[in-house]
Amino acid sequence: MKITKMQGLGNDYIYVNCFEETVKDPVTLAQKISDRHFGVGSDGLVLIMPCEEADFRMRMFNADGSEAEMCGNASRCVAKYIHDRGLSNKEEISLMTGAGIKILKLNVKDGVTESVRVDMGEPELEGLKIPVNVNANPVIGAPVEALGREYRMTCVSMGNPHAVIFVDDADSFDVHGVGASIEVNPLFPRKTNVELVTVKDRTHLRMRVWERGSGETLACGTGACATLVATVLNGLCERKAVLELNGGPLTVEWDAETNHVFQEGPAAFVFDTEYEE
Ligand SMILES: N[C@@H](CCC[C@H](N)C(=O)O)C(=O)O
Repeated sequence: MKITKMQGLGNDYIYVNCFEETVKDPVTLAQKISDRHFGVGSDGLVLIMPCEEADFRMRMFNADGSEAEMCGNASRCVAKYIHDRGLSNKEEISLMTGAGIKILKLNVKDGVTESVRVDMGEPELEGLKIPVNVNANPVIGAPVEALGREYRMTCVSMGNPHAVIFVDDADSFDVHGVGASIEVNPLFPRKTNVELVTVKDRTHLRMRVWERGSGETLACGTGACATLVATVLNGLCERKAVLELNGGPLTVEWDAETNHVFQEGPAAFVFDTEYEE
């Protein structure tokens, strides 16, 4: 099977062009291929597929094989893949995801994709729809327990669930212990992604992420969007800010007029290869 590794801010996935390849069991393939010792090594698997309702369809699977509704970094990489492989010459592409249709806008200079801007749609703030078992809208400062301590979380769905926790120093925080514990907290019927965030100033946020199904990654696009929304809801930042992720900066904006969240950042090829299942 022909496969391509790509990364967006170090959030790396294996991409399969399903116009040419057939993936019978994406759950097992995601688990095997993502393994950094026995497989290729990635945060998961992304399938680029035909679609009737939009230009293309994306399905994404975390490293543990669980399917996620949406992936912000992968959506930028899919845009670059489609453009660079000539699957479409549109500079604005509609992409069907498990969280509905997203619009990808390529910023191409001299034939090179410099960045991709994604309209991530409206955030979901109603607790039971995120879903988190907290009957509030929005869910701000809700208590959650991890490793014998109580934390306060703001919950946001960008199609997938996120619990955002403000901490004094995200860099020294126990993301692995606390993240892994909150991911599977029974408050979250579909588990959750966890963002640990330090507000640097009103336009700069430091964020580390524990991703549902993949563990700590270098970046999470939906997580960055959820974090910006959560930080605005807490009155701690402007509606546009730079999120400093382990893998680099991502600009996120929550537009007051449309209520849509936009993220803009890089997408890069790593390599093409062939994989024997
Ligand atoms: N890294 C992604 C999110 C991938 C899915 C997530 N782990 C989930 O299960 O919801 C991003 O860039 O958004």
